[in-house]
Amino acid sequence: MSSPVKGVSLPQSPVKGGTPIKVPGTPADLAQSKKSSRTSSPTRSTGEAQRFVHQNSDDEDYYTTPDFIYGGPFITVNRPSPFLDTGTPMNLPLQGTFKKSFAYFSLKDRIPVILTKIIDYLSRDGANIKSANGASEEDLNNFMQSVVKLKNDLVTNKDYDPFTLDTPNAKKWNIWIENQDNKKYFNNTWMFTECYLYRKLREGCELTKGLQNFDYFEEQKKSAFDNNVELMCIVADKMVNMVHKSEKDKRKADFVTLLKICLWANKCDLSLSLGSQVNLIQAAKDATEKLRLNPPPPPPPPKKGKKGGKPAKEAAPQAPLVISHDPFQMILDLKDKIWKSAYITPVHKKGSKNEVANYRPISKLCILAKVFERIVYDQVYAAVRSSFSPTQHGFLKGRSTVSNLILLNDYLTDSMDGGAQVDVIYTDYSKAFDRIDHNILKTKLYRIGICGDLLRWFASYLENRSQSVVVNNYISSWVKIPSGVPQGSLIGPLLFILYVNDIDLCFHSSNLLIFADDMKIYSKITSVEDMLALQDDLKRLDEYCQLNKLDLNPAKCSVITFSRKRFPMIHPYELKGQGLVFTFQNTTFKFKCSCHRLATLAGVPLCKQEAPPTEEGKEATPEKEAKEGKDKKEATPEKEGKEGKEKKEDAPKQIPCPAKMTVPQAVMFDIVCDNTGYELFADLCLAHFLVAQKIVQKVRFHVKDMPWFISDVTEKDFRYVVNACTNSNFSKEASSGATEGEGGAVKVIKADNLRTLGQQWNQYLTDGVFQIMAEEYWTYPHVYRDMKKYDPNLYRKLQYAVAILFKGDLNYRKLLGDRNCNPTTGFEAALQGFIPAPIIAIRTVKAELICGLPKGRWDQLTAADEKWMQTGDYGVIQYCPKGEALKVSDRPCMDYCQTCFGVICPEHTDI
Ligand SMILES: O=P(O)(O)OC[C@@]1(O)O[C@H](CO)[C@@H](O)[C@@H]1O
Ligand SMILES: [Mg+2]
Repeated sequence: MSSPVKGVSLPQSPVKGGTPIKVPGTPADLAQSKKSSRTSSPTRSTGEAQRFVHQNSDDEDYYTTPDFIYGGPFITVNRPSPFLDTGTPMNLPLQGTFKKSFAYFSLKDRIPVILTKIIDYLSRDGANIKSANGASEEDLNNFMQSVVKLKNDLVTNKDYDPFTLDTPNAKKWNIWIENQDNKKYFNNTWMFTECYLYRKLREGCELTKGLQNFDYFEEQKKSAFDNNVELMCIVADKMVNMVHKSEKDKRKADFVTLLKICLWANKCDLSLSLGSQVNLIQAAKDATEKLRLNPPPPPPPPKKGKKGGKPAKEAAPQAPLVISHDPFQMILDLKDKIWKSAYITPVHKKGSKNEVANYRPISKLCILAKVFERIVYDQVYAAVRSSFSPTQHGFLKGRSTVSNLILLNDYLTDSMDGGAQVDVIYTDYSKAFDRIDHNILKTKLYRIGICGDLLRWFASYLENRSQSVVVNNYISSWVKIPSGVPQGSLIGPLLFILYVNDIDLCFHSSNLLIFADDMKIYSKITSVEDMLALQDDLKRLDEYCQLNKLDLNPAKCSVITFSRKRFPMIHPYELKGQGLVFTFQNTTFKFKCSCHRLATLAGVPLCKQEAPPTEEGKEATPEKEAKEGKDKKEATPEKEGKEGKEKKEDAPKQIPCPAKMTVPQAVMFDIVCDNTGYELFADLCLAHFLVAQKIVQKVRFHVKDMPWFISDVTEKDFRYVVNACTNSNFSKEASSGATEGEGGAVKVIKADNLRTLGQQWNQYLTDGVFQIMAEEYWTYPHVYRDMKKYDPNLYRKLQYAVAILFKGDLNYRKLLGDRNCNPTTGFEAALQGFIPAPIIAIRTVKAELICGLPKGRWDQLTAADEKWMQTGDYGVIQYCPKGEALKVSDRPCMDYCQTCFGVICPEHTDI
């Protein structure tokens, strides 16, 4: 057994004969202890190697003089880490051994107070607790004793006790304890110890018969709700105007407002206040007053740049809120995810399967977006149909590959009947759809009469699109698409044919037939001049392509000469300076023909792989053509063979288990919740806004599976808050106007809109639009970068979200690995690879770690108040837009189907 740590004051044994006890650490005691124990800020400001020497005689047992390089690793000491009279050095975990850190103060003074309050509550309200839970006196005493022991073990810095429970969860904890290098409360990472304490607290109940479901923080959480109901009514009134379809600018303003509401709601954490109620209106006034009395110093004057160099950048403006990313961009990114994101299915065309260029990228778009496209499409199509070039046969009503071929067929037969030769140039573009230049397209749309709002709509349709490629079991990360129109959409093909609608102008002497992007340029050849004239047209086509940023691929363009003569005239046609492949009287000729009559006329054998009969007479619908079109266009035998095969493959397939699918079926936004009461209310408002504005379709709320850090939300708390909103009768007269209470008009604050919100949220819960998930990972001590290792299923579930919002300080600590990283480290780097999906973190600062600050800001704020990171008066909203590519593996999906789709997959019913 280790000896008590000197320098850590031991509180008196708290319980004497079960009578109510005096709680050490009353506000006055705390104020006293704050003064004595935290006099200087954490170690950050020098960059030199430092030597920490023993300064405090209390620390004799642990006297040592460890050397470590600033920002570098500790030199391992065999004895337990010494208590050092310093703040947390940079890059090290927050830990109770740094005596000037908030971690030390929390373990020494704050958490004992929290535990003492539980003991106090059990003594004071024992009778009620027993009857409400059907528990016995013995249950109560056993639990109380466990809390007393926990507190004593903490303040005497013992080793963690293993769990006595025999559940899988407790077993995991025991393995974790076993693997800790340092099992002492103060010597291990602060967050580990805190999580252990809250888990061990729970075990005290689990080991009883009657207190299995007892939540020792429930009363405090309910009071926390009541305390801020007035504020909820005010926010609910504002929400009324936020949930209806709104203009871009208003949506932006509303979104930012809601983010800020969510941020400052994180002040309602009862852990920082040691269980005392937090009234946010009062807290805001106090914080403002504090800032007024003790403002941060003015920013340093801009440094002069080097001689002749650029002037140094101006110091960043001061503000208690650091927003690392434009919030409106965040919302746009999210919204575009639903409307403008496509999962690309690469469809093999021909040639090597290892060659990316041999695949056609077909976009699978959101069904809502397609419905919307259909509405716009029908109207635009009707308005522009008279402008379509008669040479185009793709994607147009009444035209098809058949109408295209018939025209060529007639021309060929007429010409050949008259004894003439016909040269046909078949062209091929590289990535025609993907190269469409948006600016040129907009100009062309304008020229055909699309202007004003409609033109702006098309501009918006084109910009900010993103795509991700799904291949087998892999899904790539999202990339922005700077050009092109989506293949697989309705509007994309329409835009494409409008883009090339003026191509006819290139052809002065020859004829043209187009199907989508494939052209046949043909001419009757009776003389050399005819061939030269055709070549001139090809030259003009070349220039047109350059101007319009289209790329013809001469290697895939070819010439066919149709003639009955044994020795027809031959001309070396060129495109982009390259000679084209000429096909006549060679064996490949038969593969270019799908027409009996032509083959017969040309004296070649009939094509064996005849295409399946086309449904002549049936109108080609744009959707159908968009889907099948490109494969259907020039019916070459290779293609026809492939089509036949694809038709077979079209046979109804068994729908795979949704958990095995790579493409999520709904746009889900995840909130990893923190505190209940007003903070949860704010989260619900944000979620409601995102759903109502159709930015996302579902919101998954991740809550705790046990009472946690006093005010963290459990499923029970979640339902309590939603029902308490639904049933609230709050009403209060409040004076409005500059001088509160003096002469201002009297206004009644009522819960009408709050009740409506509550009803809607209950409905969302019933419909599965809001889902509550209580994964046990959130109450393990693991930092989030280790989630993949410890809970790959949860990591995978998170990967299906369009973004994950992590709320609060503890989540932030877990995101950053509870390490005191350099405050200017970027948010993405600080996440250390934990990017299951784009991550947003919203947190009021209540622990000494932060990232993403502009250079100099940390020093500036610390100069004004060295404890600024402990108060919750400052906040950050940070965003990492990256998300790891989703990979489907063999891991069991467990409740994935249910939580995401509300269906039970037959494959997983037995899990
Ligand atoms: O996660 P939350 O609710 O924002 O804050 C939890 C919290 O109060 O608990 C820890 C101290 O015990 C601090 O890191 C943090 O301030
Ligand atoms: Mg909390």
